Amino acid sequence: MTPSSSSSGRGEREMERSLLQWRLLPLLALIASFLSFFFASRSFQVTQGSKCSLLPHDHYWISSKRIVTPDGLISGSVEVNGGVIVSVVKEADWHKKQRSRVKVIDYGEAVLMPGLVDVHAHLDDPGRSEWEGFPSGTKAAAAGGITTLVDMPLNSCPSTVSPETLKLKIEAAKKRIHVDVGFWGGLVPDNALNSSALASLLDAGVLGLKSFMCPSGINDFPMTNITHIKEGLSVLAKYRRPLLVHAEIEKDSEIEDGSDNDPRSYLTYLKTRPTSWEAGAIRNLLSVAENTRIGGSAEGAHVHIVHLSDAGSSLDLIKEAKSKGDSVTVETCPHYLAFSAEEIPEGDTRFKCSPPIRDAANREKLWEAMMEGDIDMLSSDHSPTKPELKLLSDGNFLKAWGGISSLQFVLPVTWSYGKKYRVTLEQVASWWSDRPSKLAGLHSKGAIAVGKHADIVVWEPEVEFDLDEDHPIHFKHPSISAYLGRKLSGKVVSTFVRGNLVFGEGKHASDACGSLLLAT
Ligand SMILES: NC(=O)NC(NC(N)=O)C(=O)[O-]
Ligand SMILES: [Zn+2]
Ligand SMILES: [Zn+2]
Repeated sequence: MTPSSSSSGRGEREMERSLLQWRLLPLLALIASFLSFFFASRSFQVTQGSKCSLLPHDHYWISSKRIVTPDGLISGSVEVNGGVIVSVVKEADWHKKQRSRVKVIDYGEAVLMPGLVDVHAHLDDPGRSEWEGFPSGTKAAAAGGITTLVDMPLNSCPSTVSPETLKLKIEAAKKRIHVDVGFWGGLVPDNALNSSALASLLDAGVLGLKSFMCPSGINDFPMTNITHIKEGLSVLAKYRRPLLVHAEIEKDSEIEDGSDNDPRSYLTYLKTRPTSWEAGAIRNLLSVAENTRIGGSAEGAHVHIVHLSDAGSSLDLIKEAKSKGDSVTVETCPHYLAFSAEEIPEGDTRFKCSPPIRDAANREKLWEAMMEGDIDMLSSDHSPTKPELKLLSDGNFLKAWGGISSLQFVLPVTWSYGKKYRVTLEQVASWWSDRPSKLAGLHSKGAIAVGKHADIVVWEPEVEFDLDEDHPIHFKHPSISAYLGRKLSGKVVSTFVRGNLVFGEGKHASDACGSLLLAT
């Protein structure tokens, strides 16, 4: 019996064990499903197959010891989810629980700043893409920490002056932009006195209008007079959008006929566009800008003076208009802050632009105005052309095409030349992100703050580099850039556009996934 009983005992034990296994099965399944959920949630919401970003995550934290926020510089972390900033936390308040589930990218001492918003760039596409084009221009922007760019209505062909021509821009930009891009429309004699034509251009989505008070050099972009501008402002008032103005007005040249001024000397060119051209245009412009005051006939419209060069009477006029309550702002560009007329080499037409770069004393006053807050913001005025038109071998300043190529370098240039004046990171963010985003009505841009687009530049202000032939430059014609050969400080490490890492470690994401920014 014993053996049989023992055999039956063994059978019972086996039965018990298998019953136990069956009973354990649901528990095991529960544990298995818990584990798989845990690991899935730790897989950082991987964005499958996206080529828009060098980072395979949609939800992540970025940490740094130096984050520029509207409340000042903090050490902490920024949480990005679905392209938007969902939290900004100081280091001391950043709990383990918050970071356990998602990827953390720690940038250490590198600075996290809102991406730059460049409200003045000519990408020349469609029609003159041999000058620049959306792909190369926006790649250069991304490599330079610019996350939003507003394209000028001229130098492309045709100019952006109607809903139809805006449509051509939109078509040319689609799937070819590496950062977000909006458009200014042109205020030209053809549409300026026709309020329904202007309304249809604004309805089509331009962020505002741009006009010239002197010849633009582009045939289908003629200059406007003060009546055109006044009428334009009354339409813009209804849309609460700005008018950007190239403020120079042709007056008698200071070069007398028959004088033997050398066209290869920059000073000769300077004399052809004296400060009185800028001051004259600004005085004229401000005579109608006063309508933008509260209670004025163009209340709601705004006048923005582009690329101010003259820090003398032109700036005084602007300050006075502001003090009276006119809705007026002004930008200058890095080249006016970096260069001076005295140092421009003979025949070096890379430095030709309008208005011209003035003397070192004027540059000093421009910096003063930046530091005092009298100049509101910066823009690149990246205005390239094909090298042939710069007439580099001839060096004739009077005949060469005007415009400076700078798009990729504006951040290090601002920082490098601003050091002497003790420019702060907060000022750089104000000049390059906060103020320009407000000008363009892009309220989801311009700050590292909850609810804003995750448009972020990570950069190392202390890192120096030589802008020589070995430096990778992404805009189309590096040879015409006046910055070549300079030593700069401030290296862009990473650029995020709506949470996509579009540029990092010297590489771009393979797909161009920038968004078009159309006003509604
Ligand atoms: N047609 C242009 O691109 N003009 C530009 N040229 C410069 N700035 O030299 C400008 O913004 O005025
Ligand atoms: Zn201009
Ligand atoms: Zn321009």
